[in-house]
Amino acid sequence: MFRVKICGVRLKSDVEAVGQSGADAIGLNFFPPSIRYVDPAEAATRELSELARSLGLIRIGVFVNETPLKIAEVVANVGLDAVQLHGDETIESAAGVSGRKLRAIKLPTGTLSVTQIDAACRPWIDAGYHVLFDADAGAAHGGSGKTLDWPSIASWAARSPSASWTLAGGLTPDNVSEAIRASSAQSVDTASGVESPKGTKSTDLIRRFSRVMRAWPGSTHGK
Ligand SMILES: O=C(O)c1ccccc1NCC(=O)[C@H](O)[C@H](O)COP(=O)(O)O
Repeated sequence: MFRVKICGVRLKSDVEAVGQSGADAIGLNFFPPSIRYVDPAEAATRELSELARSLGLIRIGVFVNETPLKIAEVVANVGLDAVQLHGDETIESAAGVSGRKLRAIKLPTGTLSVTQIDAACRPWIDAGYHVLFDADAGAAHGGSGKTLDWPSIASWAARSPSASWTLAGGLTPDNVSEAIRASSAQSVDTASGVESPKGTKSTDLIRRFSRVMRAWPGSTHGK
C-alpha cells in the first residue's frame, strides 16, 4: 500500500514537504471536528490532492462514520486513491465502500494478546481491508499521539505473515525506528508526530520522520 504516510496535511507546503521527504502517501482528513480537517467541497482541497498526485503520492481520505454514498462523492470530487475508515463503522455499514480500503483498528495502549488483536482486525482483513493499527483516541477517533505496545503487534504479525498492515499511534522522528524494529512494521503513519505546534505540519519533522524509508530492505531512499 505505502511505506510512510503523513496524515492530516492541510497546505500545499505540507504536500510539497512530504514529496521532498521521500514519504509516499498523504492523508486528507474529512472528519470535521479534527484539527486536521479539510473541507472536501473547497477547491483548495482538490488542488492539494492534484498536487499530491503530480508528486506521485498516494492520496488517502480519512473518514469517520460517513455513509458509503458520501465517501464515494468525496473520492470523486477530491480525487483520492484510497479510503481510510477511522470511526465506528461495521463491516455491514461499510459494505458499499469500494476501491482501495483501509480500516483503522483502534487498540488500547497496554499489552495485548495475539487473540485480542486478531479478534479486532481479522474480520476486516478477511473483507479485503488493509489494516492500520492506531491507539484508541475515544471520541476524537484518531491523532491522539499515544503509542501502542509494539511487541504485542510484532507477536500478532508473526502469526499473520500475509496480512497487509500499517503501524500508527504516536510515531515521531525520535521513536519511529525503534517502533519499526519492535513491531516489525513494513509501513508507518503519523499525524501529530510531525507537527509543531499541534495541527501545523513541520517540514523539518516530516523530513526527519521520512528517513525511516531507509529502514527497509530494497528501499533506495537517500542512497
Ligand atoms: O488525526 C486526526 O485528527 C484524526 C481524527 C479523527 C480520525 C482520524 C485521525 N487521524 C488519522 C490518522 O491516520 C493518524 O495519523 C493516526 O490517528 C495517528 O495519529 P498520531 O498518533 O497523532 O500520529
